[in-house]
Amino acid sequence: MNDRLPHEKGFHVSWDQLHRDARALAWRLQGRGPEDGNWRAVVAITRGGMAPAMIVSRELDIRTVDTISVKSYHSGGGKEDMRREAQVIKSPDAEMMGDGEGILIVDDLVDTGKTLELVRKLYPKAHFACVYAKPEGEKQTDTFITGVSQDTWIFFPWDMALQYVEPYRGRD
Ligand SMILES: O=P(O)(O)OC[C@H]1O[C@H](OP(=O)(O)OP(=O)(O)O)[C@H](O)[C@@H]1O
Ligand SMILES: Nc1nc2[nH]cnc2c(=O)[nH]1
Ligand SMILES: [Mg+2]
Repeated sequence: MNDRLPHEKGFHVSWDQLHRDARALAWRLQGRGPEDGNWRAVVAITRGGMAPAMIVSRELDIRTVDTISVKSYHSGGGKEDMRREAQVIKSPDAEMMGDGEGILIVDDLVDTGKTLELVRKLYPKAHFACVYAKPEGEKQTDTFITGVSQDTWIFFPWDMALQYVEPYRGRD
């Protein structure tokens, strides 16, 4: 949702950039799992974590991939005390997950950290990996690739389209 304004800056991520950054994440995670360096499974936090999780699981040759779906919503009365809450609406396989040991949980980004905070409570021993991280939520991740300032909104390739842009001299 783009309603957590103000976001003074925009960081526009192309497919190519996302692919490079998700590969960098895989590189960083390689050999760091608890069982001889291996991870048991990759779990994507849907929906944004799915593309990065696909790339990470491909690079690390992990065939067991599951998802957890977290829905965020606003609660509270007036605009001032609006709080962002998160709720799990689809869980991964409970037997496979256990307490999260050996599981790599992947998301595209961490912002306030609410999403990861919730998932971490459920799987405290899992490893939490994000491609992008803002300062407020950074402590919720174990590994991330690129830090982005809190007042920046990250635009992902699945939310964008190529479009015509007026030449500089054509604008008023
Ligand atoms: O750190 P937080 O403040 O919790 O924000 C981070 C979460 O917000 C976005 O997902 P969103 O809930 O918008 O859903 P989506 O992945 O389906 O787009 C993003 O993909 C992260 O999962
Ligand atoms: N696309 C996108 N989703 C978010 N959810 C929380 N923060 C962000 C952000 O910066 N970009
Ligand atoms: Mg998400």
